[in-house]
Amino acid sequence: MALAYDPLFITSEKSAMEAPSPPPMILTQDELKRIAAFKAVEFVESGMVLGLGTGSTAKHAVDRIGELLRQGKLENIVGIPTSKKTQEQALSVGIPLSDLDAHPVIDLSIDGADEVDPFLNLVKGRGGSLLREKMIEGASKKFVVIVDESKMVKHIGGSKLALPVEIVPFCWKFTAEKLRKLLEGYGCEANLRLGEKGKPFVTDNGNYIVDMYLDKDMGDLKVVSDEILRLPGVVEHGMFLDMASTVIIAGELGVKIKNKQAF
Ligand SMILES: O=C[C@H](O)[C@H](O)[C@H](O)COP(=O)(O)O
Repeated sequence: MALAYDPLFITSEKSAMEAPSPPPMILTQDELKRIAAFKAVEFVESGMVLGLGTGSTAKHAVDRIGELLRQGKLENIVGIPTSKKTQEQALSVGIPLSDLDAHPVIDLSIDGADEVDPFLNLVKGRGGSLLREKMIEGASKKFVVIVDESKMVKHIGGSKLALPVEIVPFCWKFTAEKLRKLLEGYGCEANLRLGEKGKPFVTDNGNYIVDMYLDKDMGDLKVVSDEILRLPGVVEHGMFLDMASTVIIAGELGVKIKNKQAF
C-alpha cells in the first residue's frame, strides 16, 4: 500500500504553521520499517563504502539506495552485503558490491535489529545473519540501526523472543547444553533453530543457530557476552553491545532518532 504521507516526515520538527494534519492513519509494521529505512539512507553520500544489512527492514534501505543510484542522485557507492540474500537483492537493484578483504573500513552500515535497549545495545540474528553483520558493522565508522517501535525493549531478552547464538554443527547438542547451563540463572531455554522440513537451519557460513529464550534481565551484558564467547563451539552471538552509533525508530507518532552517547 502506498504511503499517504512523506516517509521522511519527523514529528518533532513539524511547523505549527503547516496545514492541519490529515486524520491519523494506522500504518502497517512494514510501512514503519520503510520510513525508518528511508530516513537512514539520508546519511548516505556519494563515494561511500556501505555495509548493507539483512532482513525485512534493511531490505527497504537497499531498495532505496538502488533507486537513488539509478536516478543519479548517488554515485560511486560500494556495497558490502551482510548475507547471501542481501547480496542477491543488492545486485538486482544495481549496487556494485565488494567485501571486507578489499574494504576493511566501511563508512556507514545500515541494518535492522530484533531488539534495542535504552543504551542502544541490540539483539540481532533472528534472520540468521548475525556473524557477517557483526563483522561488517563492527568495521564501520558509523552504524545506523533502523527499527519500528515494536523493537524497543527495557532490557536485552525483554521481548521474550530469541537471542540467537551461531555455533558449529559438530556436536551441537553439547554446545547447546553448555549455553543453556551458562544462562540457566536467567530462566534460559536453548533450542536448535530448525529450517525447511524440520532440518537444522544452516547459516551462510555453514553453521547452526541455537535460539536462547530468557526470562530475566542478564545484568552485565559484557560479562555474559564474554562467557558465551569463551565456550568452545560458539562462533558468535547476537548481542551487539555498544556498536550502534544511531538508532532510527519509526512509530505511529513519527520518527525518533537516538544517538550514541556516554551512558
Ligand atoms: O539476522 C537477521 C538480522 O539481524 C536482522 O537485521 C534482524 O533480524 C531484524 O530483521 P527485521 O528487520 O526483518 O525485523
